[in-house]
Amino acid sequence: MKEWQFQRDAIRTFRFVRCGFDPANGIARLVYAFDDGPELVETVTVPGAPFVLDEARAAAAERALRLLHLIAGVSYYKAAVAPELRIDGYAIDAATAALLETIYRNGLGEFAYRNGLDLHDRIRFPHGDATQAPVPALGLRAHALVAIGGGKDSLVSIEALRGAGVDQTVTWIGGSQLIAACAARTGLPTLNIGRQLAPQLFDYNRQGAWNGHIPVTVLNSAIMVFAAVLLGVDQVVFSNERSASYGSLILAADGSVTGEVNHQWSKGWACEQAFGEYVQRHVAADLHYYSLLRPLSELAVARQFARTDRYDAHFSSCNRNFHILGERPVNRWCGVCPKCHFVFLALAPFLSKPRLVGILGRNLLDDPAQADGYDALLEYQDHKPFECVGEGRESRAAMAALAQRPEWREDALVERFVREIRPQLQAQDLRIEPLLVLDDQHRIPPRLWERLREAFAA
Ligand SMILES: CC(=O)N[C@H]1[C@@H](OP(=O)(O)OP(=O)(O)OC[C@H]2O[C@@H](n3ccc(=O)[nH]c3=O)[C@H](O)[C@@H]2O)O[C@H](CO)[C@@H](O)[C@@H]1O[C@H](C)C(=O)N[C@@H](C)C(=O)N[C@@H](CCC(=O)O)C(=O)O
Ligand SMILES: Nc1ncnc2c1ncn2[C@@H]1O[C@H](COP(=O)(O)OP(=O)(O)OP(=O)(O)O)[C@@H](O)[C@H]1O
Repeated sequence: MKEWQFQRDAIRTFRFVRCGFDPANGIARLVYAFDDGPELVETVTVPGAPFVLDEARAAAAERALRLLHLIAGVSYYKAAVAPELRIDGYAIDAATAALLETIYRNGLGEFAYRNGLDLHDRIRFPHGDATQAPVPALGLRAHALVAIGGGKDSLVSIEALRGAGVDQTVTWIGGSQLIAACAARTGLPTLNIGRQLAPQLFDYNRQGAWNGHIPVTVLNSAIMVFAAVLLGVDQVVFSNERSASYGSLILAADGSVTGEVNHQWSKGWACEQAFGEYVQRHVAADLHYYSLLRPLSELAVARQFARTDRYDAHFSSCNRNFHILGERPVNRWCGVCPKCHFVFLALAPFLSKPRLVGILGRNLLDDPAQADGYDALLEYQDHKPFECVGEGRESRAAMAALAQRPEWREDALVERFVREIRPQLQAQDLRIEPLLVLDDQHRIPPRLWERLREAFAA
């Protein structure tokens, strides 16, 4: 028989073949296929096996596993954007289909924009007519699995939870040594969940698969929800800030806005709300998924981060550290990507200059070669980069604050801002203080928020 070949444009169907979990070794297998091609098997390994689950928890684990199977399929679906989606092993209801359509359509927004694809009417999850009744509570114990990503945001959450006396396990997915070092530095219990993508994906990429960004935060969230059920804990905490809800405005040649594309859609409020509500209604009624930093802007997070130097020699927000394949920056910060640019700028108003330059190893604001990168952050002659960076108004306000500081104002890019960009802006739009005000749109448990609000406001 002729061997199956990946031919992107000839593929008709993307199949969710089956998923399974072995409680004896903690390995979940998520299986997919294109048409009648080979099975693509992704594995997720949760430490702590063997897992002994009572009937109610085993049923919840199966529901969480299916949710993960359906969400993690996005990595493979994108390779061919097949016209038809098929779920072979089980049926889903309309609420599940609606959640998945939201996640796939929005979470692949940047992917679609960059590849010139219109996925809106293409992504339809087949579902039955029956509506699932809300699921019961499992009697989960009060404990938080807190996601750690190696950058400043999750470290702010971890320290805030520590201050509020919340029991937590610092949890990450994948084999990053940088994240492992940050996690160790917290001195808290840790959990490292293994994840292996199906190896064929990399072959398909070489054979012309569609490629681009996927909604990785909601995928990591689904992995952690699954782990929380296995471990019997009642909270999954992420550190997605308010600014993540705002995308990049796409401009036409005449400068008019033609649309918005959010690289970090799955870090945004709409995704947190939809996913968190679904988990409570369809996985376990007492499992709370929330972002502790939702009320904060990036600048407010930066201000909190500045309060301790405990992680200065360990953390990095530079995403170039996190490639599965390929090179990583030698000293944790590449110094030339949008995240390095933004984090340097966002921390500058709140950290001493020697401390900040010591962390990144150089002064990015005194390097004229970085002007284009900073222009994009400022939304000056360009759109905000497709990266996890703050809003344009935050970058402009941070730059304006530095322009007032003797230690910064003569640096090349601050001086250029004063000369070339600031004259085109309104002074009242350049104040930092309004951007530090806490928002009240979040899913943080009310009693915890009462304890944290004051610390975050100061
Ligand atoms: C590290 C990174 O930024 N990767 C993005 C990059 O991928 P690249 O090819 O340069 O390297 P790899 O990450 O090693 O990926 C290899 C291929 O595998 C695909 N893939 C990877 C993980 C996965 O879960 N599913 C996959 O299909 C990937 O597409 C590659 O073909 O560029 C890609 C295309 O734009 C991005 O998709 C890669 O982003 C990773 C999925 C990733 O983990 N990125 C995070 C560092 C990230 O962007 N985090 C955001 C959160 C945004 C969100 O939730 O949407 C953040 O920093 O806040
Ligand atoms: N490998 C991972 N495993 C688990 N959670 C992760 C992983 N990578 C990122 N996250 C989580 O995803 C969310 C978004 O990641 P993001 O990179 O914005 O945060 P960060 O690394 O804490 O800070 P920074 O924005 O400075 O990079 C955070 O809650 C982070 O903890």
